[in-house]
Amino acid sequence: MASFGRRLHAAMAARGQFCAGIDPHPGLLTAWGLDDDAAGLERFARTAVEALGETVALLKPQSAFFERHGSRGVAVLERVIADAKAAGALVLLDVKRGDIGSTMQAYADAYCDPASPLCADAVTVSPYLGFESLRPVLDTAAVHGNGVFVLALTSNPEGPEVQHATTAGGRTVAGTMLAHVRAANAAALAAGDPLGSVGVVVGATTGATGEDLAVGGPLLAPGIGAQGGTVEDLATVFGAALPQVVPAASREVLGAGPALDALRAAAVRTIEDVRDLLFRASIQA
Ligand SMILES: O=c1ccn([C@@H]2O[C@H](COP(=O)(O)O)[C@@H](O)[C@H]2O)c(=O)[nH]1
Repeated sequence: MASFGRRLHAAMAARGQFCAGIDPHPGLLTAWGLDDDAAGLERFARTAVEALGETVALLKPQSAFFERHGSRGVAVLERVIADAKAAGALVLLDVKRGDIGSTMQAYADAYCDPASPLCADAVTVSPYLGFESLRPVLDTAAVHGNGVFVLALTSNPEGPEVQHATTAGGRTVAGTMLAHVRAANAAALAAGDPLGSVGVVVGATTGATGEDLAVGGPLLAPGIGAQGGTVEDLATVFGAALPQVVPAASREVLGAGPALDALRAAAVRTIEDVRDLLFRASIQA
């Protein structure tokens, strides 16, 4: 299996730079005329995959909205992962796990080992128990050609309290995580991969970060739409790193449903806006 970085690079070239989130909020289920139960969840999530799976580079189911329906919800999540892969999208499971290293191995077995029905193409993790606590996930993902996205500068307004803090080494906490990710991608880039398999999460809402975002891997940028971020904001946040950015939106796209063509059109609009931004940035450079 080619590395996640290689596969994502090819998917972004073929389908554009966009990640559609699958976040079955109770309010969205209601808006789609569905009940807030496991059957409604299944209908919602499978409709989203049918509408978007053949169009977007990356689909990002948010695990929490499946877990809130208990074991039946997790079974739906397993089905979503399988169906999204079959439709040709890469799947990023948004679970933001972070724990001591020995427990991280169990999370790695769950999310990064193809023997598990919850194995996606990539998974989100939180490094705030220390970057090296993520080692089991990083190593297991690498063995199986999977990817990992590490939280760096999140899109929520509470993030800076932790992420902008200065460490004893003089870097910010976020800058420290970015440096770890840069180091984690160095060997893959030296071996000729166009993109490393370890990405970071940097919100589209953060404004200019003052950090070096050239980490060699993909930059997931949630916060477009419902959280107030725009495609135009990406130029300010990412600057020269724009070609590595995968903007993400969930409610902004899902709110257009449940009609398949309306969901697809909402995603395609963002993909085209991002393509236009990249074109304008390339001629200014
Ligand atoms: O910094 C972060 C990291 C992850 N997220 C997740 O992305 C989606 C955003 O949903 P919207 O409806 O587009 O606001 C959601 O699953 C978050 O958990 C994030 O928003 N910010």
